[in-house]
Amino acid sequence: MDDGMNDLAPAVRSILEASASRSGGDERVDVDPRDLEAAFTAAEADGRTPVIAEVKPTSPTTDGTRDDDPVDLATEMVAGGAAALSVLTEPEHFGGSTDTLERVREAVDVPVLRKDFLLRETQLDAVESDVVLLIARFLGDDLEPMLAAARDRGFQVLVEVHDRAELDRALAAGARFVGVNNRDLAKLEVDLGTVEDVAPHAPEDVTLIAESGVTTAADVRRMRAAGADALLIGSAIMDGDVRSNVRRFATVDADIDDAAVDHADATERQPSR
Ligand SMILES: O=C(O)c1ccccc1NCC(=O)[C@H](O)[C@H](O)COP(=O)(O)O
Repeated sequence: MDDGMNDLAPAVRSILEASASRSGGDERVDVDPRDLEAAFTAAEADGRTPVIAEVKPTSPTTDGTRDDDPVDLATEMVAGGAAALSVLTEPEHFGGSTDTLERVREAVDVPVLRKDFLLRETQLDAVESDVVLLIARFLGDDLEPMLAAARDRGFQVLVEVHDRAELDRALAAGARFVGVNNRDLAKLEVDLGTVEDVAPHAPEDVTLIAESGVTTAADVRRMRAAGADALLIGSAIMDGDVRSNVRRFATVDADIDDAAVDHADATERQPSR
């Protein structure tokens, strides 16, 4: 972990302490991944906004726990039009497990992201998934070797950032999928302006995913107009009927063209370097 850990919200410190003490897998995994970019392209071709729907039973900022079978939730999310799924594997604070991820991945045919707070290479071996999340803030100088270690195992990697400096580190490490998290992990406050601030600095050839805090169709349009290629949505999908919630978010694209034109000057992504 890097030195900026002192300003973190207590819940996030607790998540990281738990992760630091969690063991990894016994054997190195070798993943044959489902193509995340192709899943986004297929969704777009089908007129759907690319949505990564998150199976998130609970979290430090959620009241209560959703006890439905995660496999049922996952299949409903795909039926609603999710291009991909995210499954929490963090057990203590999010009610996730590697077993849940395995069962979900077996039950669906879309790419599945492993959502966790990985700090060490062996933790990559705890379970196979199509994509793993690496959080730039928590990995510090270990980001680049962790990204290489994940790719060596066959994973696609989503590198999560929250500001311009982290974006630059992610790009320097070679990230091709970048998630801009609207949730500030120091204060656990959500501000959709984060994607609007960071996205214009991402090269066009990077696939940009807006993470956290999306609750309405207007939020989806706002994130798309800011330059997000896809959205990762958890709480707002888990609250109620997950199939219709995903459908609501995945079918707003028909209306975004006007908004995109309005915001084009302010949000133009950079040509590839
Ligand atoms: O969601 C939380 O409460 C949380 C607390 C502390 C660290 C991370 C947290 N969330 C991780 C995530 O990245 C979100 O689950 C994901 O982006 C979806 O966010 P949302 O749509 O706002 O549920």
